[in-house]
Amino acid sequence: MADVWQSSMDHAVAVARKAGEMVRGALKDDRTVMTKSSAVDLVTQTDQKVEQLIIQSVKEKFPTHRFIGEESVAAGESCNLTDDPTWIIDPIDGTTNFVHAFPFVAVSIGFSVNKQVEFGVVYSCLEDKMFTARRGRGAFCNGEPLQVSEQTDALVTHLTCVFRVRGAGTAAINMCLVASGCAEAYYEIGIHVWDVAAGSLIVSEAGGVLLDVDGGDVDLMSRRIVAANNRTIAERIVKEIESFTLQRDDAPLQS
Ligand SMILES: O=P(O)(O)O[C@H]1[C@H](O)[C@@H](O)[C@H](O)[C@@H](O)[C@@H]1O
Ligand SMILES: [Mg+2]
Repeated sequence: MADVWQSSMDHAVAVARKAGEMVRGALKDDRTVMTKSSAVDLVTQTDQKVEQLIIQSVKEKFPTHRFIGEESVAAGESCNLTDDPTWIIDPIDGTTNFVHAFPFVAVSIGFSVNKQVEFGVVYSCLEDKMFTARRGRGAFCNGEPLQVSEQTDALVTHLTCVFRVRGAGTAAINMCLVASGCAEAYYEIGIHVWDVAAGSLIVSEAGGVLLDVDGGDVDLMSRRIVAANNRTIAERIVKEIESFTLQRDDAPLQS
């Protein structure tokens, strides 16, 4: 990656930390659910405030950059990735955790150019862990290099009856667990681009493998992903799970 994106990445780390402070503060006194479109799809005022904080602060510094943010898309903005520099933001990944004070909540910021993720930042707010990756330059947690595990006996961070299962309740942290070598794999159908844009780069830069649930190349707009420490485990998951297709994140808006 050309060094030209370093200042954007530094800004992403700084604003993710600030956003994390806001999330930690709100955990004490502002976890009220505003809308609930399903049992798991919750929105709080804090989701919206944190997204605004991030977008405003990035706009001031990088006025030409574009945004795809979970709450902005929920409010009707389009979710199309162009070749322009684009910040892909999940202000609170793990909103259900946040509402229950279950202590795994992340701010996730991916940054893409020419439809390729150039850097990813996941701040696990309560653990105070800042996960970062730049394309071609490795993945880190609080500055320490990350490496996926060499285990062949898989611990998986999502539902399956074949593997041992753990789940943090946030896609971003689940992926950082794979990148950190604490779990061998994560898969999910139903996530959105803002859940996985940053985490996917963190996994691949830590030496992991990303696949679509049908075994092809991962497509961040397709709402499905397998992330694993190696190809053998990724392909085993592909074989074991029953895949299905959901409406893509970049599907044309219904009029
Ligand atoms: O908390 P969110 O940003 O809504 O993301 C959730 C996602 O909605 C849910 O489908 C997944 O199971 C979680 O892992 C996400 O992180
Ligand atoms: Mg999310």
